[in-house]
Amino acid sequence: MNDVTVIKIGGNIIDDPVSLQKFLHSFSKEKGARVLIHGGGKKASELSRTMGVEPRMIEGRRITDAATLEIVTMVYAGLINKNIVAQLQSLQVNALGLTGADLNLIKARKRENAQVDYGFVGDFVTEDVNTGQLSRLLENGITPVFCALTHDMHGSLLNTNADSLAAGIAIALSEKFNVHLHLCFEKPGVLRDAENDKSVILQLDKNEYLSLKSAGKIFEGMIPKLDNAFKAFDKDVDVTIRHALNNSTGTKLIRHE
Ligand SMILES: Nc1ncnc2c1ncn2[C@@H]1O[C@H](COP(=O)(O)OP(=O)(O)O)[C@@H](O)[C@H]1O
Ligand SMILES: CC(=O)N[C@@H](CCC(=O)OP(=O)(O)O)C(=O)O
Repeated sequence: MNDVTVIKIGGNIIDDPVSLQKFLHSFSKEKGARVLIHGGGKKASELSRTMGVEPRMIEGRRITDAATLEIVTMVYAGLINKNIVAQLQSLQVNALGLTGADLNLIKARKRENAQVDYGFVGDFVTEDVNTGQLSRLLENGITPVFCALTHDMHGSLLNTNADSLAAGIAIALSEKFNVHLHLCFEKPGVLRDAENDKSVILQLDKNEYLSLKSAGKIFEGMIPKLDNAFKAFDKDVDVTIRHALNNSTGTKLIRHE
């Protein structure tokens, strides 16, 4: 079985042009087939405010009304995605910028939640990923670059959290490939003390995650990130959570001994 590396980068790296360029340079040197998924929530919130639409987040998920969907489409599928693709092309990576609507690669369903109306936010399952098309792109030496948008097959784009998208793509590809998922951000990994960059947990199992979470040591965006990470790990994806600019260390998910 061939290897595929699925890498996700978050908003803090995307927002810093020097870090982004360094990350893309090291991404261009990775061997073998790769898929890049990018977020951009920070930039979307900034633009939203300048357009007079106050961003609303619940448990790390953006409430996406019609105006917000327009903004995230401009920011994720346009500004960020096309700039990343252009930079990768300059590094001789044959990148193709995508939403889930392109080639019907990822269809999703609008999230139904009795308590909260998330608006145009989509969730998907493994069968919703067009693994055949995605594999063909990889087999043709193309590097897919996904932004955090899926579609509902009725003509609407849906906003999908980038960590969920990365884990979902990794799980779908794991049926055909040996998949390595790297969730990259601006810290060196999952930290025992979020204020201390030297406290990286090199190996994390589910029990330790749950106890650090109940002790309040893991919080905010790290909770949905790790929930997604363990979902992929449970499907035999090799998962690392690491700094975007350091691919030699980070937190590896492991099974409980
Ligand atoms: N134990 C922890 N270790 C590292 N980061 C943590 C931890 N607990 C909470 N965090 C927070 O989670 C954030 C990462 O989640 P998020 O902002 O959603 O990432 P992304 O940049 O990928 O969007 C970190 O910037 C940090 O503030
Ligand atoms: C539904 C939902 O919350 N979608 C996310 C998608 C972008 C994202 O995940 O960006 P980061 O990885 O940079 O946080 C949002 O709009 O913020």
